[in-house]
Parts: sequence; C-alpha cells; structure tokens
Amino acid sequence: MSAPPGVLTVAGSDSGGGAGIQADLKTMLALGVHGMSVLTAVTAQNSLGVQGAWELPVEAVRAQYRSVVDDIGVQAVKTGMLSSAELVEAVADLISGTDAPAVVDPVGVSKHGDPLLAASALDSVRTKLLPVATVATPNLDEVAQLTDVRVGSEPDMRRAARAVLAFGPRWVVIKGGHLSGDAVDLLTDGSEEHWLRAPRHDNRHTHGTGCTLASAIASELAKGRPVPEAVTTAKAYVTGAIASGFALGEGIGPVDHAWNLNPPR
Ligand SMILES: Nc1ncnc2c1ncn2[C@@H]1O[C@H](COP(=O)(O)OP(=O)(O)OP(=O)(O)O)[C@@H](O)[C@H]1O
Ligand SMILES: Cc1ncc(COP(=O)(O)O)c(N)n1
Repeated sequence: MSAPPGVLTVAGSDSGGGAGIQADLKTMLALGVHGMSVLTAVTAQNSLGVQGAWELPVEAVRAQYRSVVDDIGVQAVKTGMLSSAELVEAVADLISGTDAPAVVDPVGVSKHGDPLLAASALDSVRTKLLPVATVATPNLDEVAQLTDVRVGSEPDMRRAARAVLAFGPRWVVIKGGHLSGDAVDLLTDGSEEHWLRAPRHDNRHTHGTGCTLASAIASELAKGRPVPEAVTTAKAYVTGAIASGFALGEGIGPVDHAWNLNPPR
C-alpha cells in the first residue's frame, strides 16, 4: 500500500489536547495525511489558560527536524508556537533548506492572552520566518503585533494583507475570526484575492481554531492541491470543527477535530 503524504508540524505541546501539536496531528489524521512533529516547547495548559511553558533547546529542535526530513521526507511543513527568537531563526533556516511548502502560523498569544512568543522574537518572525512561508496565517492580534495595521472591519483586511506580504510570504490568510458577523478570512498573494466566508457559530468552545486551520492548509498542500483550493478546503474543515466544538473543563473547550469522521454525538 502506498504511504499517505507526510506533513511535519513544528510547534508546542498543549497538554489539554485542543491546540498546538495535538491539534495539528489530529487535523492531519482527519484529513488523511501522515502527521509528524518537531516539539519546540511544552506547555501546561487547559481550558482555563496556560499555567506554565518550557522551551526545548535549539539542538533538540534541529535534531528532531533532521531526523524526520533526512529519512522520511515531508510534503509540507507547518509552524506554530516557536517561543523565542533563537528558535524562530533556527526553524526558518531549516525550512529554507527543505523543498516543501511551509504554512507559518505566527502564534503570539493563546486565546486567554498567555504569551507563546517572546516580544524579542517579533523581528525574527518578520525578517526570517515570514520570507520562507508559502502561506502565512496571522490572526488580527498577530497582524497588529507584526505590522502597524489595526483591523476593525473587512476593508482593513486588505491593508493588513499588503503589510504582511511585504515581509515576503507567497500568500497570506488574514483571519477575521475575531471580528463580528460572518467568519471571513482574506486569502491573497497580492494579485489574486479570495474572500472565504463562513457562518459564525455561536459556540464558545473554539480552543485550537488557528492551529487547526493552518494544519489543514498544510495537509491539503501536501496532497498537491493549489493554495486557493487548499485554503478553501481547510476553511470548510475548521468551520465544521468549530460547529461541533465541545465543553471540556471549566473554560473554553476544543474544536472537534473528528467531526468529519465520527457519527454525530
Ligand atoms: N465562531 C466562529 N465561527 C466560525 N468560524 C470561526 C469562528 N471563530 C473563528 N472562526 C474561523 O476560524 C479560523 C481561525 O481564526 P481565528 O481568528 O479564531 O484564529 P486564531 O485567533 O489564530 O485562533 P485562536 O483564537 O484560537 O488563537 C478562521 O477561519 C476564522 O474565520
Ligand atoms: C502550544 C500552543 N500552541 C498554539 C496555541 C494557540 O492556539 P490556537 O489554535 O487557539 O490559536 C496554544 N494555545 N498552545
């Protein structure tokens, strides 16, 4: 039997299983690709927030990446929590030597506002990581951290996209999940523009949406889909996962990564 396409996530662990590496691997399973992981940090995390975070040494990150890429090979890479400037730069360097599309989710803070990236790493994200991205997927807070654009409405998303594209990614998805009304994202490479619109689900259990969207894009790219098709499929997958997000713990529960596999509960 032939192997499914391989996708590598380079991200932090969420002990609660809703975001980070855990969300990425579940998304990959649900979308029919072989998920592999390079752990950058470990978080003690649950539905209430992040109680602690510990970074791995840069040699450990490099060694995991080399182990996977040199033997198994990858058809796409996805990055999430990278924690420090040193790790951002090491990962950018590894990706630049890999012949596979890279989806960069420039994770800054958790849904509860806990920092997942040092402020001192922002410049490395702008100058080292975004230039090697095939697709970058900032949310509106990340756009505000990385550029001087503040998005308050859909038309501002165009200015945000231009500002992020100036750092060098081939495509950008500006995620409008934090606006009100429909959940609208803008995908553009500076010439083509795709507005991806989905109904907003009135469900507070949305832990992991950003990780899930980026991993779904990487999974579809690994299957050889063109970027607009990959992002459209990923948007439909994350929308379904949010619709079935469930309560877990006292706070914000996770999206349901298996919504497309399991019969309704
Ligand atoms: N309530 C919702 N209903 C439908 N889609 C949503 C909802 N909230 C977010 N989305 C969609 O989920 C995807 C992730 O967007 P979001 O802006 O939430 O990312 P994020 O901020 O990185 O994630 P998080 O808020 O978990 O850190 C986008 O496609 C966005 O439009
Ligand atoms: C380890 C880790 N990585 C990323 C996120 C962001 O999650 P989201 O997908 O909700 O933006 C998180 N909360 N924890």
